[in-house]
Amino acid sequence: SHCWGYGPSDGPDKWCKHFPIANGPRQSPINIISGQASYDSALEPLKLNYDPSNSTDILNNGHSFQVGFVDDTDSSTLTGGPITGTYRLKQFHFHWGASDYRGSEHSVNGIKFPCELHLVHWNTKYLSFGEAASHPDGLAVVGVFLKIGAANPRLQKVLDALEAIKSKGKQTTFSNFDPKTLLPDSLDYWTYNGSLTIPPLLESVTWIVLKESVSVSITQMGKFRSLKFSGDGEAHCCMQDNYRPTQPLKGRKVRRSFK
Ligand SMILES: COc1ccc2c(ccc[n+]2C(=O)c2ccc(S(N)(=O)=O)cc2)c1
Ligand SMILES: [Zn+2]
Repeated sequence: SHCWGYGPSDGPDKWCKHFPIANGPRQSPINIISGQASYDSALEPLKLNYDPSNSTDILNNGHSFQVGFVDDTDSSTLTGGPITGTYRLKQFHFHWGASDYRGSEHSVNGIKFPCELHLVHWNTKYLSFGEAASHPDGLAVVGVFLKIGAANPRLQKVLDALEAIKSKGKQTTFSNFDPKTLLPDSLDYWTYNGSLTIPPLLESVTWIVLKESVSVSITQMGKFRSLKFSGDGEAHCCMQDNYRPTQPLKGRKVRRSFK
């Protein structure tokens, strides 16, 4: 696949060369202006039912790291919220910055967070993630902001596993992890129609961004930044600032599930 990244020569401003949809009508991420998000009483509560035994591996894919899940049955699903039907969890991953003042993909009233978690789900009306990713209602991603504060014990198992996947292409087993433990107490959310935030930038994502953040300490942020974009034997390139800047709303409405 086309090589793309987050650097000056292959970063988000260059993606449109190979992926013209980068300038499309429903691109992500966006800046969420809370005062302009309209409350929709028809929005249902989010229902996240995850089976920890479905987690399989943790992988440095050269642009982030992701924890993969077995998705051949409805054992780890997202239902309710703004979506209809059942979406299966495929993986979760993060985006983060080189400093604590940037790193999240979405922002709220112009405020960026140091890190953002994405839980990626695909609509089971399609046969696979790859198939679902090419349909406007194919994917649903839950976004969670991480805010600098006390060390988050729920993150520790993930961060400890990073030792084994420092460079691009490294993968190791990662079992019995319940991603529900990474979520905040409140599941209040904003929702809008958007896209993948990495190439191929497909406009197939119903975004569900939680209003409440979870904590991450400065030391824990250092663990994220100790990963490498580069593979073994390549010039060391720290994995940081792996976020896409916010994109134009182009008339889209952002709804909120809370008063
Ligand atoms: C065919 O195999 C795959 C598998 C996964 C692919 C992918 C292409 C793009 C993104 N992914 C993702 O998993 C992916 C990456 C990022 C995001 S994001 N940042 O949540 O929009 C969502 C989904 C292709
Ligand atoms: Zn993401």
